[in-house]
Amino acid sequence: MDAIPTIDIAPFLAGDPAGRRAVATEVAAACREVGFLVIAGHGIAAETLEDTFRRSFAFFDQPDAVKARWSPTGAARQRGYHGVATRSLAATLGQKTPLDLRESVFLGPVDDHRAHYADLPEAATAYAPNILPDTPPGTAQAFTGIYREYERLSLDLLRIFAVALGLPEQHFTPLMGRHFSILGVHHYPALETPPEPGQLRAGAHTDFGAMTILAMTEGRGGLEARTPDGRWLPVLPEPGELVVNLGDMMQRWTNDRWVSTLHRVVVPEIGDTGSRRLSIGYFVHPDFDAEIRCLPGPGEAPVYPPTTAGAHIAEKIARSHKAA
Ligand SMILES: O=C(O)CCC(=O)C(=O)O
Ligand SMILES: [Fe+2]
Repeated sequence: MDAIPTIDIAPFLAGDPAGRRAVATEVAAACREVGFLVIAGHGIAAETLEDTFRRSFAFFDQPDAVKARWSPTGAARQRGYHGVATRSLAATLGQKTPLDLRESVFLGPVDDHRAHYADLPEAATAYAPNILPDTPPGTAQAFTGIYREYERLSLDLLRIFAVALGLPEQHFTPLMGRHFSILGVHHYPALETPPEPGQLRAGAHTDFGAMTILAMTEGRGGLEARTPDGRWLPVLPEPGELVVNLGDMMQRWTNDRWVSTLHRVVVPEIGDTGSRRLSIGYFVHPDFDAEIRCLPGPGEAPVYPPTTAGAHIAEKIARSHKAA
């Protein structure tokens, strides 16, 4: 693996049979070998991404006291605003590292599924109400708008994944009606003072869910993915393109046929004013009670027992707390 492949998925979305086969074949190879791909032709307008970046910068440019108004107070942590150096992604893998040099806003599902899961107390934080920042005005709309765009794209990508795995195209679709996917809007400010030893913008980690969709601006000090032979490869989408990477849930689901790859966001030079950066990620988590049963390849035995999307994510979060 020497580069992250770029795949235009438009021929699949257009429905032409030869195009569909070609896209599914390329996606299958990338998911097996790299676990990371860059996609074009995904149907989210470049102007929409640009507008969301502009509004995100405007949100993070506000004084800390204003942003702190949108901090979570309840049990659900993946909601609202979190300041710079308050969390560590590497802690999710048991690493004791300094806190990540980024600030974030998290959104959960825009649709309200609380009534459906009323009898399942362990689902409560997954479906907790959102904290939608609305300073400057229009921020909430921009964040829910991009959530909806990603939501549509994630369903399209799961159809491509199903075909790539040799399954019926709609295999994953019925498991997504009450998904609890998380949007993370992350701002990586330029560095003014030296980081602590080992401190990164985002420590090395794998993502938890089925897949992650990422939009990013072009600041220096960016995303890197680790190759099987231990090198760190920069992930550099062109403007308008998106990055897609697999999470641990998809590796488990595919019986380890597809890989959830370690990645990190490195620190730029101190004082490099061109290093301010945004990324907007969407972490795909199917319905809380969706069964995640291994899909072994021909002749393979299942490596893991069946679980549910909710139990899988809860276990990952519990492990990250044990490590912290
Ligand atoms: O900012 C990025 O490019 C990636 C961030 C990331 O890997 C994450 O939030 O899980
Ligand atoms: Fe990640």
